[in-house]
Amino acid sequence: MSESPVLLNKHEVERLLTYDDLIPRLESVMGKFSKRDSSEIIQPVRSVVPIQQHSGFLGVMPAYLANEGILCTKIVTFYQRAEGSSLPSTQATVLLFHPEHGHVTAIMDGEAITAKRTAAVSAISAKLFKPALSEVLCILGSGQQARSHYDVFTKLFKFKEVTSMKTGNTSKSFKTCFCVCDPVLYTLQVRVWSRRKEMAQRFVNDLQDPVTVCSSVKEAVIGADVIVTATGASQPILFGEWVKPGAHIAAVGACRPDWRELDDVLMREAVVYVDSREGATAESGDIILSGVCITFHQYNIADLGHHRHTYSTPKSLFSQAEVFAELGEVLNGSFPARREKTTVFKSLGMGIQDAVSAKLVLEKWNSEH
Ligand SMILES: NC(=O)C1=CN([C@@H]2O[C@H](COP(=O)(O)OP(=O)(O)OC[C@H]3O[C@@H](n4cnc5c(N)ncnc54)[C@H](O)[C@@H]3O)[C@@H](O)[C@H]2O)C=CC1
Ligand SMILES: O=C(O)C1=NCCCC1
Repeated sequence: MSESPVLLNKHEVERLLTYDDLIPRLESVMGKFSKRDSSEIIQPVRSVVPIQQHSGFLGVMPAYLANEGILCTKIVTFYQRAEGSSLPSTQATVLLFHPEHGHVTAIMDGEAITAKRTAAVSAISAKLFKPALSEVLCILGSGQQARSHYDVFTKLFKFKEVTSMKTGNTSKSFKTCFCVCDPVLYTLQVRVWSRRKEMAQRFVNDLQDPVTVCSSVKEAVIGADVIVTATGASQPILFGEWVKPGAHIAAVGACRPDWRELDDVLMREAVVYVDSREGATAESGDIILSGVCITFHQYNIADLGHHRHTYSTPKSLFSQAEVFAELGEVLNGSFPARREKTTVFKSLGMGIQDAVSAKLVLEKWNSEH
């Protein structure tokens, strides 16, 4: 007879799951996933059921990590909520199973896991792809993901340490310059934009550190080194023409094939990384729709002195934005991190991320009981 499953609520999961524990586990599992060894990791693309009458979706995200003995599924619902709704737009439950016997060992809140593991993965992307000197972080959105991204990004990248080189006297005998090195600490500047300014203001009021509330996306992103897009938008809100060359964008929203946060220019000019190629191909409107830009050149045959019909010939046909690599392919050394370029990390979320997070939570809980 199997024991009753451990039940953990949001408060407990939040307390037990730390970014310090989570980040190395996520790096390791994403690197392994990208090797596509099905004897080690199985994670199908999530199944999604649309709940059309209520502008919502139900997703099921199973994963099996054979070597780590983790069998898990997350069940998640996500809704397009009216601004200011008191209901969370993303809600989830995570189930851990005994891989050998098949019974459920733990049932835990998945909201905290979703918030923290998504932000942690974006932070890993920023570690790899953000410009070496990154001073300005911009967050678009003011919901759950915006908050978890703020927490982990300011924790990891709060200060950048640069060594300033002061030229000293030239020594005549050696004919060389010597330099005095001063460590200089810069504070990361953070900007936030939300559809309604009072929502951004409310977000900022909860924080300890000063954060600038911006009135428009353009104002928020111009000059930013790192941009997080964490909105429920279904049309592009971030335009390539505003983005500083070399900036890194962690794009977290737009998880449906017909939703977008980023425009064609940005998608085509940036080097695009994803969490999973299969997931991106099936679910990312930012990728799928980036190629559907056809301009027609019209001419009237009457101009040629015959019938009055309008004919069209395609003038420009763009192909879809290309996925350069998975984050895991960079982590496992198969692909380079092209830090010198403008980079987009398109995140959709993966069952393996939930699985290692849930296992960490259960391990911590077991160590306390
Ligand atoms: N990549 C991943 O692994 C995950 C992605 N998500 C996605 O991230 C996004 C944010 O999720 P949460 O923070 O949980 O949601 P939330 O509801 O807490 O916050 C959503 C934010 O988006 C803004 N927003 C909504 N519609 C908008 C529009 N049309 N234009 C501009 N802003 C708009 C809201 O004002 C709010 O600030 C959602 O799209 C969600 O589906 C959520 C979980 C995991
Ligand atoms: O990975 C997840 O969990 C989610 N991804 C996109 C939509 C909401 C949940």
